[in-house]
Amino acid sequence: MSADELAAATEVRDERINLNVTTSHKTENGDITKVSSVERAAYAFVPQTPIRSTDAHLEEFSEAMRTVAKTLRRVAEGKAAAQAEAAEWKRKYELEVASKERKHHNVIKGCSNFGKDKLEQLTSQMALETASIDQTSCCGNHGICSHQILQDECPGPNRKPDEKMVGRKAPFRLLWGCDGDKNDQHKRDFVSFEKGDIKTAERSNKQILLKWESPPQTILFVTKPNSNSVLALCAEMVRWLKEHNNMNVFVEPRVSKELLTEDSYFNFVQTWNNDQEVKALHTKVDLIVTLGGDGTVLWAASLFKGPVPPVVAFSLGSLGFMTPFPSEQYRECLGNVLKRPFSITLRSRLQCHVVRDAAKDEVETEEPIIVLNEVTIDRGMSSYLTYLECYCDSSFVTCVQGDGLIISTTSGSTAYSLAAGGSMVHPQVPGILFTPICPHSLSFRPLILPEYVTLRVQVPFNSRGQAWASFDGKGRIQLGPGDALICSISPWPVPTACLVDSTTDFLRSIHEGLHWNLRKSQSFDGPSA
Ligand SMILES: NC(=O)c1ccc[n+]([C@@H]2O[C@H](COP(=O)([O-])OP(=O)(O)OC[C@H]3O[C@@H](n4cnc5c(N)ncnc54)[C@H](O)[C@@H]3O)[C@@H](O)[C@H]2O)c1
Ligand SMILES: Nc1ncnc2c1ncn2[C@@H]1O[C@H](COP(=O)(O)OP(=O)(O)OP(=O)(O)O)[C@@H](O)[C@H]1O
Repeated sequence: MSADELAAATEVRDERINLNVTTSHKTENGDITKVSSVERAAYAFVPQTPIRSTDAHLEEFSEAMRTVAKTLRRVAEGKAAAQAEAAEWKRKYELEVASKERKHHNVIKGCSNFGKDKLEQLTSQMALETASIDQTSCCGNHGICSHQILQDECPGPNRKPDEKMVGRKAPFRLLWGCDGDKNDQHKRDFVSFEKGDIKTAERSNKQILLKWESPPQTILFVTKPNSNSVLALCAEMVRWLKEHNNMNVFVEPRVSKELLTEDSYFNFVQTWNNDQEVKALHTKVDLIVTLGGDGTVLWAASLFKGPVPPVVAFSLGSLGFMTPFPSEQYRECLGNVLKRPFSITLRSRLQCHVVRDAAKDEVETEEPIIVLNEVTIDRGMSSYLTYLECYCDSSFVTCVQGDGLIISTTSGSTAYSLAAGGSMVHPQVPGILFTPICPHSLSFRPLILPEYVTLRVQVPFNSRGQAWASFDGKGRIQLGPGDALICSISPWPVPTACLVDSTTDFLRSIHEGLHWNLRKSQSFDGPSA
């Protein structure tokens, strides 16, 4: 076939395609007859194949249209789901705002019984309090905000002025401990932009000090179980705090029973009966005292999913990395903490959510699981390697093939992560440790990621075995293929009181507790001749 004949045939075929498309609507018009003759002429030139391929082309086209329709349907469904989710978040937000407004209104209403003067006084006091948490007048004045939730409840009309109020908390301020007023380095921005040049602020000692603004009144004791010496010390300390400082004391239900069995004197000691009361503890307790080892500090922290009162940890365990206070000197130590400003370490925690494959992207529990040390994802009883896909925000990090993975806080860096080869990190360094457990790879080094990222560890569908997550060494949860664990830093750190300051305590612990880099010094026999 010549080039001209082929062009003519193609033209005829193209026309036929157009007609084929329209014929179903215009079967009776004159054009069809006219085109049929053209078709007849065309059949003389064009072999059957191109026409068949035209049909194939149409099939392809309609297949493509079906795909487009399917995609559009999916997009519409996704949009509807996103709108529903946005509406739900908006509803939650509005409920939150409404509840805050209601609370504010109730405070003013509750106090209106005192008359107009009292109300005005309260309103101006609230204005003052709001001003005091303003960045410039509170934080800017060398402090970290701590006021808002610490205000006393409005006294009821029948309450005697000196009567102890349940739920009253002692307000405190957190101050940078960098030479106090003499030094204003802490006031500067971390990064400045002077004459177009980026400059980081000079670093100085940013030890945080806690200063009570009125004396603390309520102490919670958390004690290591099954130890007579711990129980005896707890009883002695409770007695001392009541008799010398007239403190309110909370203990765990188990300890309350044990103290009452010992002596009915301990009738004044308070405890809780259900989870709701545990949740409200942070509104009543000024200070937590732990008696035990690191496990007891972890246990105390686990009672507080939200804000945590300052923790004073007395050492009654064997290692005591996070328990700097010597229990034999409890009078002196507690006397100082109750009356004077003291250094604290703000220990960040991780909040973890389990997302089941079956539940799509819904988290398993609304409340996160909070850890002070680490969350571990390991192979549990399985004899297969764990196979875990890890993402940091939306970036792929790596696949872990080995015994598992530890996602640790900096406080936990000296615990399990250390045993798996992770670095020891000062607890005030903002970061998240990513430490593999026995990776089957020669090149898998531990990582330290910034504290603002969200990590997602997923068991892929082609994983041979299950994985198990455990939280501060407790509460194992099974993760099947498609399930994921999501971790980020919790907004609620654990403020632990320091014996000296954050750095001195940390170094003392790695020296005395872990015997870090202990080696006999080389002998020196004098300079060689
Ligand atoms: N191979 C290991 O080293 C290993 C294995 C499992 C669990 N752990 C750790 O045990 C912790 C639970 O502690 P526990 O007391 O309930 O269990 P536990 O009684 O088994 O004690 C574990 C040991 O870890 C020490 N420890 C705990 N937290 C520490 C920290 N932040 N820094 C330094 N040492 C610390 C404790 O003093 C104790 O000696 C877990 O969070 C995990 O970090 C370690
Ligand atoms: N108040 C508590 N209620 C229940 N369990 C607790 C409580 N305090 C501690 N535990 C648990 O008791 C165990 C031992 O506690 P802890 O680690 O404090 O003592 P230790 O083992 O003697 O000290 P160290 O960890 O320094 O060796 C831990 O597993 C911890 O989780």
